[in-house]
Amino acid sequence: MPHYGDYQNAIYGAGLAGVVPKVPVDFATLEARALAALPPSVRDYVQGGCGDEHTQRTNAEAFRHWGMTPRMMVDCETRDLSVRLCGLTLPSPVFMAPIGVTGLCTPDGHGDLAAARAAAETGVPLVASTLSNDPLEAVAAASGATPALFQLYTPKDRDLAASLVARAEGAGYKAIVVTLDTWVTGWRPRDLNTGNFPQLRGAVLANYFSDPVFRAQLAVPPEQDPAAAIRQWMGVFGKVLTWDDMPWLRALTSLPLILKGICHPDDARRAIDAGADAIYCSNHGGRQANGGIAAIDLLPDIVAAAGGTPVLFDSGIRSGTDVVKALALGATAVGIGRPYSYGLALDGAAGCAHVLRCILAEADLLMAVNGWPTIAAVRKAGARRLTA
Ligand SMILES: Cc1cc2nc3c(=O)[nH]c(=O)nc-3n(C[C@H](O)[C@H](O)[C@H](O)COP(=O)(O)O)c2cc1C
Ligand SMILES: O=C(O)C(=O)c1ccccc1
Repeated sequence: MPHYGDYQNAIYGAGLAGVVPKVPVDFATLEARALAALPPSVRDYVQGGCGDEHTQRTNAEAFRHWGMTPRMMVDCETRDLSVRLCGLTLPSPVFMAPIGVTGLCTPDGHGDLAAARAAAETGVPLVASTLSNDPLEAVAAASGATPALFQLYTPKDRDLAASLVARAEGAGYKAIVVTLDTWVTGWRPRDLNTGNFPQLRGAVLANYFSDPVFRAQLAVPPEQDPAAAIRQWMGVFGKVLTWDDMPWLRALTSLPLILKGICHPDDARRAIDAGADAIYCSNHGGRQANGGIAAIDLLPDIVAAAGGTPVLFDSGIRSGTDVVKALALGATAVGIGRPYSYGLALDGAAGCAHVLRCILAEADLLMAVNGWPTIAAVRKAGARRLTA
């Protein structure tokens, strides 16, 4: 069983030898350093959100109105952070949320491979984005023994969707995560004001560019005319999914199907009735709809509606403490988003692994101090809503 809290000792030990961490251990310092290191257009793309970014800010701030109470005299010398999810036994409840064009975060353009290497090193699964800069087969291979999940942005073209899913199955992904909230991008003033669309301009959308169905739609291969390939991609991206598409989606794969972007309990119930194996409660980190409710405040009702079906959660997780709070409120597994891309920006795969290890160490130590030796104990203890 991994002892995640030992990472603290490793950092102290290095400190005694005069070595300070290359990448900060807390989110505020990490973000400030990463933003200073990234090119401005990439900074706005990664850090930015929708409208005046109120939903994005409240996602993180809302964790503060949930509180947890420690219990004493419990043997917590060893902790078991493992969870079961869709037939997998994971060493911890933490995973990396899908981040498109992650290659922008590393100077070599292969941020997806770097994130996958961090997954291999830490055992933290990567949910690989459809819009990766590296082909999904290479991302799966770089994940090593750590299971990888594939996030599907459903293209309008059903054959293309089927091809992407078949490739993901062939590459050994363990589940398909269908993102429901981004068939069109939300109103993102930072990108609009600067005319910066690093995610589109010159991007290598490796999964499309390497796909036989997509390539057959092009007059010349993407290698010869990447701009034309991007134009074609913009034309096929973003199928508007409705509940009528669920039988088709369900029939696309025999892998577990997870629906990402569920915010309403009725949608959670409907997804489960329609055959989803798990629900993924997320508001896309406030990048899609502004004027919403902090995702962590939506979670308890989603968990209640899911009635025992696993609930993945992301949006606003900045620390190990946030991870534990989300588990206490009923999440089965908790997704890290922006923080790991900042780790990639500062030190590639090693920086990403460091960010994940810090989050896991903080979560593990909090469980130790609070008297919760297992995730089941965290859930049983719960968190209390404080008055605002
Ligand atoms: C730069 C960036 C790109 C993203 N790309 C994707 C994507 O390709 N697919 C997807 O389902 N979600 C995508 N997301 C949303 C994340 O999976 C996750 O829901 C979000 O980052 C959670 O918010 P947080 O990072 O503030 O915690 C992206 C988020 C960011 C920050
Ligand atoms: O930016 C995002 O959040 C996202 O999901 C996306 C959408 C289109 C292209 C790249 C990323």
